Amino acid sequence: MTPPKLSVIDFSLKNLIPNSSSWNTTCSEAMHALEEHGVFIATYDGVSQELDDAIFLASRDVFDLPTKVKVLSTSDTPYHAYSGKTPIMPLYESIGIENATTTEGVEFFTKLMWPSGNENFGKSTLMFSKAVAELYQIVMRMVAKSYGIKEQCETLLGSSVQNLRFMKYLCPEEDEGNPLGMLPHTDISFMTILHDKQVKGLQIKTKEGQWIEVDPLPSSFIVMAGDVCMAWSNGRIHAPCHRVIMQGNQERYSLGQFTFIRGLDIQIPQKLIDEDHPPQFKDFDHYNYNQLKNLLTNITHHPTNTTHHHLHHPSLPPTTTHHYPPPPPLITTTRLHHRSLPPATTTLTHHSPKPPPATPITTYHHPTITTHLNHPSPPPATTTPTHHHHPSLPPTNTTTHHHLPPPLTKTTTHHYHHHPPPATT
Ligand SMILES: O=C(O)CCC(=O)C(=O)O
Ligand SMILES: [Fe+2]
Repeated sequence: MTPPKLSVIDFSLKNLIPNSSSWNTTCSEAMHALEEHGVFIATYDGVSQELDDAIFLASRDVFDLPTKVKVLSTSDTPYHAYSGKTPIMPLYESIGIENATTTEGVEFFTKLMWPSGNENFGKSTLMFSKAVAELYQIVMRMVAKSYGIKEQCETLLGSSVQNLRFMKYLCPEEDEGNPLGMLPHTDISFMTILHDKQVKGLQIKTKEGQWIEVDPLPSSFIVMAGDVCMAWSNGRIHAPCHRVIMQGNQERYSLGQFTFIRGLDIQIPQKLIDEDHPPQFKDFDHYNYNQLKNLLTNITHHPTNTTHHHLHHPSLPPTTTHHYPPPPPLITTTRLHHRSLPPATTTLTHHSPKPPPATPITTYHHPTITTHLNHPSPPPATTTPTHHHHPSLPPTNTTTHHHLPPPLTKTTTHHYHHHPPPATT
């Protein structure tokens, strides 16, 4: 089966006058891509070549700092701190700026890294982050138009916080050669926009389980829905699993702008709920670590994820289960198929504590998360997942990855039911 190509959609600003015919065409292409693949490539001219060069210089500048400086970038928010190389992902390193579209956010980070200042770094990151946020807003206004939920989208936009993350991947050692840059995962963001310095590596998994290699094009920005967007859209928008496999002998620099929703509960718009689309997710707070942990604990396995037509790189473990962010200690290996969930009022029985024998769970912890595993008051694990460290990953029999699950209200150890739809006022 030839894997499909990702849609490349023209987001040149001149074509995007709201409600013009080119805006409408772009809108339907983008929506189709988000619903089918959860991702598309936007060719976007909001970042000039000069700014593009400057932002990758800024990236080099920050990675060239001594580790003892980079580790100063800590965060109270899970998944936001500096992440150095780990045994699981030895090629990968990343560091991020919270609230990167604000002068305060950028200044705070810049001063932390360069107490005596770094004007160029500050200028280019702020400009880049704002330009990428504009692309996010354009996309969200298309989502708004398409679903008829303008007001809800504007509220979301008002509560959107942009975290800009610099990422660097080393080349694998010549002989040892494990090319794994980043484990397969879905993003915990609302939306992610990725941009790389035209070195291949990113791969996206289709709903059918095929891996698509993303060809880096100049001016291309990969717009990808995160788990939280999938939940918010009541499952209409797909959050794709993706990974990074290093090829060739060039280091890879990429940038990810991760949108989080702050100060507003994530709530499915009423328009996206009807008889045929009962609510699959209850309201939750994107920044509430415990709520997120619960969501991740009640893991959903998308039916397509349990089929295994993955084109694995030979040196990758053939079969694994990943969480990004890594889950809290699993209570059980709950297996609920969110697409086929019965209406919200129905009580579901999950298969735990007797999971199907053919799907053993192996959990990896993404490096950005390891710093957060000691987050205060993690719930005690009743069943601890098995953690394996590359390069000694044992083979397992299945490949499964986890999406943000339908936030089901746990009623008893073995029964879940959906939270009722939010009351209309
Ligand atoms: O480097 C990339 O292209 C992808 C990074 C990514 O998926 C992530 O940070 O969540
Ligand atoms: Fe990602």
